[in-house]
Amino acid sequence: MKLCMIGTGYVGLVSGVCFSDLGNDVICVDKDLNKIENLKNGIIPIYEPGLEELLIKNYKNNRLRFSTNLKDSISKSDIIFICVGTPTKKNGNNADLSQVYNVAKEISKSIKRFKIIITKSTVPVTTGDEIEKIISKKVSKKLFSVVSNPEFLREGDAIRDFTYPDRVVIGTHNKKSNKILKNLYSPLISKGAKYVNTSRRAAELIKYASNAFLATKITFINELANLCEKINVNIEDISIGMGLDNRIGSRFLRAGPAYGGSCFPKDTKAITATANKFKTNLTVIKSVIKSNENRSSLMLKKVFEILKNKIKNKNICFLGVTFKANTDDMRDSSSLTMIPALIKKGAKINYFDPTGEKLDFKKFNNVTFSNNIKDAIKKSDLIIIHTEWNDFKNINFKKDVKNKKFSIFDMRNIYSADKMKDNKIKYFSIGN
Ligand SMILES: NC(=O)c1ccc[n+]([C@@H]2O[C@H](COP(=O)([O-])OP(=O)(O)OC[C@H]3O[C@@H](n4cnc5c(N)ncnc54)[C@H](O)[C@@H]3O)[C@@H](O)[C@H]2O)c1
Ligand SMILES: O=c1ccn([C@@H]2O[C@H](COP(=O)(O)OP(=O)(O)O[C@H]3O[C@H](CO)[C@@H](O)[C@H](O)[C@H]3O)[C@@H](O)[C@H]2O)c(=O)[nH]1
Repeated sequence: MKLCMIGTGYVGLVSGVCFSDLGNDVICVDKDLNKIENLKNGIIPIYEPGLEELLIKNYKNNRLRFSTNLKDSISKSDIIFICVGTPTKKNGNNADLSQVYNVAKEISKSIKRFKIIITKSTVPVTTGDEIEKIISKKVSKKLFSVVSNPEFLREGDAIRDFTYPDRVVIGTHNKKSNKILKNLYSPLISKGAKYVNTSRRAAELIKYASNAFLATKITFINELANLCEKINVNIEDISIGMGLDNRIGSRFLRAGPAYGGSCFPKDTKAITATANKFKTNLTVIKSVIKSNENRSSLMLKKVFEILKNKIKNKNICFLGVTFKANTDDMRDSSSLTMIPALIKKGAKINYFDPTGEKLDFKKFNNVTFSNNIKDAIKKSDLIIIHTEWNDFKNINFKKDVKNKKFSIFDMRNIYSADKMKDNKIKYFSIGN
């Protein structure tokens, strides 16, 4: 099939590369000229393990192309995937759909033969109806079909998640589109992915419901971790004991700092905004949002306790600043809340992240970046393990930290508290 991915963010790029690897002809389009020029030279804008090799392979064999010409790319393609951003609006919780609707208007100018138009972007229920309205102002309904096909990949595991998804959700009652899309996804279905055909609105909601549920699961375990700290119980035991019940499942039960990333915070807000629009109150999700927003303050309170409220001039090292490991994405990372708050209290922050220095912190005088772990930790009073990179799992703290009175706050529980105790290191973790 000839596919066009509009938007080369995480979703457009990863799905474009993976679809081309499955044997389709793919054009990835973006309005960002610089991004497209870089992509043509094999320079990818995101850190995603395995993506560069797969991109270069498929670019060389001409199955994958990059373009800034939306009109031309649409007219050459059979299936058009809208993969642009749907961030939270500046005021309130609603998703900002301007990028999606702009693209829909552009698409409506270039349809001369039948096209399937897919929203892969995460969009609120009824967005597909709006897109259909926009396009039908210029094009006969016989010439297009608007389908919802949400994407469930995780950053850092994106290629595996795309290639071996648990399910492929196709929201359409159009038989022709359903048949074509089932065929497009048949290589993934033959590897075990379940094919779920629903109404367009149901598919739109499945995406938000899934993210909100996962965010709830994390928030649930994070709150239980707070209780564990008071009653001398280890949260890891609770996660294992609960997770072994197949009805619950062990994944997304790792306690840690506030969840972040480009999806959970914005999507939990957007689903509550949709519910408000339809006069429904999603109280569980609203309290998840609130609990997660409070979590960074709770983490800071722990830092203050560890340092006995003497924060001024303390050297605090952050190991990892991204919202999770195996990504360079800083969107809604809890470090963006914690680091400025600690500077305000007079701390000196030094950080190391395997994906390099971050623009977000350049504006602060008291934040420095070290380009290796040893340099980052050597002068620390407190080391905060903020992100669970493998690189942080075997550090010889006793040898490499020159200040002998240092403490560690392991927000990801990657070390054994008992071993730290044996080594006489002041070690604090989550829910322990
Ligand atoms: N990031 C993820 O892991 C993930 C996973 C699943 C779903 N999603 C959803 O997918 C969507 C995209 O997310 P992302 O993180 O990939 O987005 P992003 O914001 O990082 O990238 C969007 C891209 O679209 C481009 N764009 C915007 N308007 C355009 C236009 N008119 N023509 C051409 N290009 C245009 C931008 O230049 C940008 O490169 C969002 O709705 C998100 O919620 C994201
Ligand atoms: O047990 C866990 C699992 C995750 N997290 C945190 O939750 C956030 C999100 O993590 P993850 O879900 O792995 O990353 P994303 O790449 O944001 O992926 C989510 O958001 C995507 C965009 O919608 C969806 O496609 C994915 O299915 C969904 O998992 C991060 O801050 C993690 O540290 C925890 O604290 N504990």
